[in-house]
Parts: sequence; structure tokens; C-alpha cells
Amino acid sequence: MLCINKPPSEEKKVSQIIDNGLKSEKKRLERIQQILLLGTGESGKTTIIKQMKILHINGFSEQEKMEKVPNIKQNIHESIFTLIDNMDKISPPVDLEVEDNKKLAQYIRNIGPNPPTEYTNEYYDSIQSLWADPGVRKTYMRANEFQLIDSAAHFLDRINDIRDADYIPTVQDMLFCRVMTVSISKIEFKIPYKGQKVEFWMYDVGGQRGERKKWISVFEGIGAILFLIAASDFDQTLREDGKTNRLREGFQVFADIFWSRFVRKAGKIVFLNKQDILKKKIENGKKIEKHFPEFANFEKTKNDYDRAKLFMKNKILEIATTQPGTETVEFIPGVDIKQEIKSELLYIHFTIATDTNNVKLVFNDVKDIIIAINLETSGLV
Ligand SMILES: Nc1nc2c(ncn2[C@@H]2O[C@H](COP(=O)(O)OP(=O)(O)OP(=O)(O)O)[C@@H](O)[C@H]2O)c(=O)[nH]1
Ligand SMILES: [Mg+2]
Repeated sequence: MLCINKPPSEEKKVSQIIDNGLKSEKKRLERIQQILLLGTGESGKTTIIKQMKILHINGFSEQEKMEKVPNIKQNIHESIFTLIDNMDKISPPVDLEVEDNKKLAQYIRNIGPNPPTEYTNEYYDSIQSLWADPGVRKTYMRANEFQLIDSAAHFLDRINDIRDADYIPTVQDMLFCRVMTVSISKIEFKIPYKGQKVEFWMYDVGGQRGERKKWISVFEGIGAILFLIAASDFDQTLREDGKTNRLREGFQVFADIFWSRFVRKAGKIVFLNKQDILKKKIENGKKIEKHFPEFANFEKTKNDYDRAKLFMKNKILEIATTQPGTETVEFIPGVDIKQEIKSELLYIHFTIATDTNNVKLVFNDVKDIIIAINLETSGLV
């Protein structure tokens, strides 16, 4: 065996250098604000990541935009196919109102759920006629009875631009394009803060049931969790099983995270997202009490949209103050878990993730909170 004997003093020196290196690395990591985006499927996590790219990195390059064109066309096909496929399955069913559209609907049905191999004029013309049919619009108004992507109307309305050979996606198209997340990704950016640049690392994960088992692998070192709930989900069922109420699932997953010992120290910021869709649904007469009976007698004095906002905010606060059963939290004799959670580490915002200005304002608030939480939990103040 080859044995090199170093004088002890030198060995000590080396270990001190390593020690110092580790310490300064630890200090550096403490200064980095690590944020984890969580929430059920389609709640808006990836859209927030895109906004950070627009607001704090370099936006989308021409190449990145061009790379999204196949996804956007996929969104269009999925939207029209889902509408046509479901109009006679919902109860009561809906009929096409323009006779000539019946053969166009059959043509789309024959293509199947995946986009065609070739995008022809006949294909785009058919989609345009079908989307203009009052029967399809009635089906669209009942989209909570089946599974339709939120970007359907945005892209179907824009089909004339998108079918053009020279089409380049707009920033809005990039924000609305829906791609399900199936892996964990990270973006890094710096924000000026009190004359310095503060570094942020933000992690995006998939929110569907099968994806959630991956979440735990990114819990380590997280200073703040941005938890997204799609407030407009109140009348929809999960894509995963077609029966569980989506909003209820959102609250349930938030409860699991809020009370999880793995992220006990992380600040929790809730985004009650998709406020634009929530407002529209309420204006269109959709009733929350049909899915949450306790809403019927809630705060009767306010208008329905303000009532809805307050109702959902209260649900979050209720979760944060209701200690779950010992089977879901590690039981430590003599320790009151409730007391360990600082209520000031929970913040709630109403958001529209597709609106860059809205996210800019909200994130401006959130970044100060996150920095403050990080300073407090790392013991620097
Ligand atoms: N109108 C509107 N659409 C939104 C809003 N937030 C997200 N969307 C749209 O909703 C769809 C789903 O958003 P994503 O950001 O992909 O959701 P996600 O949480 O990343 O979903 P998973 O990756 O499946 O977990 C996209 O088409 C978004 O453009 C919002 O506030 N308003
Ligand atoms: Mg995603």
C-alpha cells in the first residue's frame, strides 16, 4: 500500500481550506432564494416560470417561439377534437346547428385525438366552421362536464393567424400553450434588491397525481413554496379520474404540503390563480354552491365574485389553522405541531398567471416576503 505521510500541520491546513470552502459555499447557498412551485395539474406553475423568463431573464427567442408551433397546433387539435367528441356524450347532448358541419365533424372525429400528419386547408377550414357553430359554442360553455384545456378558446379564435405559413407565436401564444410537465426543471435569475442582486432558483414540477411522488426530491433547501390553486376549478373534475372535484383536490394537496414536516421551515405563499376565468364563470351564472354547498350562506352581503374570493381564501386559512390527525403528521410526544407553524409564514394572493403585468406586481410583493423568510430561517437576522 502506498502511504504518503504529510506533516500534521499541513494536513490541518488542507482540512481548514476545505472547511472554509464548504462554509463559504454554504453561505452562498443561504443567500440563494430557492423557490418551489407546487399545485395540482393545470394550476399554472409552468405559466409562472414563463413569466419569470419574460420579466427577469431574456423572454423568448425567435427560435424558442418557432419550436412551440407544433405544440400550439397540438393544442388546437386537442381542443376541437375534445369539443366534437364530447358534444353527443354529455347529458343532455348538444347538436351541431349548421347541417353542413356534420360531415366536417365526422372528418375531425376520423383523424382521432392526435393531430393529423399534414395540416391542409381543408383541415383548418373545417375547424373554423365548427368553432363558429352555435352547437359547438354551447358545448364549450359546458366544458366543465368533460376535460378541455383552458387554452382552447384562445387558440381556436386565432386559427387564421396560426394557419399562416409565416406564423410566429406571440408572447400571449407562448403563455397559453399548454404542455403537461413530467419532469423537474429549474430556472435561475437575479433580481435587484436594496442595491444588490439577489439570486433566485425556481423549480417547476408536474402536478398530476402520478407526478407528485417526485416532489419530495426537491424539498431540500427550499426557502419558500409557491402553491398554485386554480380558483376557477370549482366546477371541474380531475383529468386523472374524471370524478374528483379539482378545487377540492387543490385544497387537499395544499393541506398535505402545509402540514408536511419535510417543508416545515419553508414559507408558504398561495396563489389563488385563474381569477379571470373564475370571474367569467360567475358572470355566466355558474354556481359555486352546486359543488360546495356551504357557499350558499357564505357572506351574503357581498357580490358573488368577491364572495367567491373570500370563500376560497377562508378555506386556505382554515387548513392552516386546523391541525390534521396524527396519522398524517409525524407524532412527537409533547410537541404541539400547531405551535411550531408560524402563521405569518402564510401569504395568499389572487392571480392571473397569463397576465404579465399582474404577475409582475404580485411577484414584486412575493420576492420581499421570500427574502425576509430566508433571512429569518437561516438565522441571519
Ligand atoms: N386564463 C388563464 N389561463 C391560465 C392561467 N394560468 C394558467 N393558465 C393556462 O392554464 C393551462 C395550464 O397551465 P400550466 O402553467 O401549464 O399548469 P401547470 O401547473 O404547469 O400544470 P402541470 O404541468 O400539468 O402540473 C395553460 O394553458 C395556461 O396558459 C390564468 O390565470 N388564466
Ligand atoms: Mg407544468
